[in-house]
Amino acid sequence: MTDPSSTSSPFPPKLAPSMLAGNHANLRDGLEKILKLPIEWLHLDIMDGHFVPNLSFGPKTIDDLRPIAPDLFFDTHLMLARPDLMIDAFAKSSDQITIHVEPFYPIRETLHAIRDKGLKAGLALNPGTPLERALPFLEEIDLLLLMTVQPGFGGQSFRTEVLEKIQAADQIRREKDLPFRIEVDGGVDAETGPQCRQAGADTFVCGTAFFKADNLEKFRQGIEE
Ligand SMILES: O=C(CO)[C@@H](O)[C@H](O)COP(=O)(O)O
Repeated sequence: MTDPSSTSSPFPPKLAPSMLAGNHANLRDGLEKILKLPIEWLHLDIMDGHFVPNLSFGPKTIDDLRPIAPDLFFDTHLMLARPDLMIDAFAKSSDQITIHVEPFYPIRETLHAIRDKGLKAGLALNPGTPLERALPFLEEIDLLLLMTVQPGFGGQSFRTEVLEKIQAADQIRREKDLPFRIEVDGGVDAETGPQCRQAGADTFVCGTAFFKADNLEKFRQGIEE
């Protein structure tokens, strides 16, 4: 059993349910389940069919969800080959926008563009991308997203090898005293979430496990408390 008090993150843990795992013909229903609980974050996965081999939803969907949940922190994850071209479109209804380090585009300028709009900026790494790729940007981000599955689809198995990367990121965060959250995303559930927390993560995206849970409040407590 993991001892949550041993985590070294300076941030309180946050569960970020992923709308990707909700019923896309009735996203309001999924959102209302979340709104019944003391949950503060909502994760919104945006896919372009290029950077990842799948499509999800676009800015209008997020704009339409916003009035239903005006107080939730909208954590928008852009899995796009050219996220720099879509910041304006997603800024209106997001509180944070996370972009990937892997595609070729002006990463630093895009992080600045996100912050210039008054939003928090995140940077994401695929499971196989070394942490070193993020190092030049750590002073310019509010969140480091370490994917624990290959992005594109919900319902995949958690990749335990990413735990070492979480520990390494947490160590760098402490050594440099940098105030970025460490978020994990993919296959996160009641068992793997505490393992990530033990490694130093503080922000937990849960799609499949959240929406499948028999008791959502118990699930939330298992991740956040
Ligand atoms: O970004 C992604 C998938 O690319 C994730 O946010 C998934 O939606 C996580 O889903 P589960 O693994 O929890 O089902």
